[in-house]
Amino acid sequence: MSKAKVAVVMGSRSDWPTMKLAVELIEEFGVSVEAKVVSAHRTPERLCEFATQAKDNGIQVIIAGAGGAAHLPGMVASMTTLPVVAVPVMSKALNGVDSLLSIVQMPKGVAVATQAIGEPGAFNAGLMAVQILALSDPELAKALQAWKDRQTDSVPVEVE
Ligand SMILES: Nc1c(C(=O)O)ncn1[C@@H]1O[C@H](COP(=O)(O)O)[C@@H](O)[C@H]1O
Repeated sequence: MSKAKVAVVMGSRSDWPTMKLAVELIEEFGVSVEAKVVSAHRTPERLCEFATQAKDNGIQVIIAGAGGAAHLPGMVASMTTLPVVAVPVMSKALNGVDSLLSIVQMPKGVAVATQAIGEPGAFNAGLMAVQILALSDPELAKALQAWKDRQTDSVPVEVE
């Protein structure tokens, strides 16, 4: 596989069952993607290294997923000009509302594109990354349009 264009980072291995939906969607479009655990809380130096070097390493879009006190997406965004798409991972105690609120309320000047809580959010984060890349890749744009057309065709009109 060629050098990754999309990086998917997550606060813990326990986020992988959710975050793998983003990776699978991106791979479906033949886009190279890398996934790893990076935590603002538990591995702050790994976070700094990743976020400050991502652009030089050829990454074009970052997807960051975390649960609970989910500071990872915002901290990544604070250290790069790359677009950061965020996934609030479902938490046990507060059903992901904690993750959502701690990701979405960014201070003015540091932008994070927050998706829905849990698996739909992870899937859509992958889709958003492909949409961003498709802006400068006509072949990918064509594949994306075909994917959307197939989705539209698969929705039945009948209720039963
Ligand atoms: N929110 C963060 C960060 C962070 O934001 O840096 N690092 C880990 N975590 C989250 O802690 C939750 C529980 O992690 P464990 O399952 O490892 O205890 C995970 O959802 C992870 O994203």
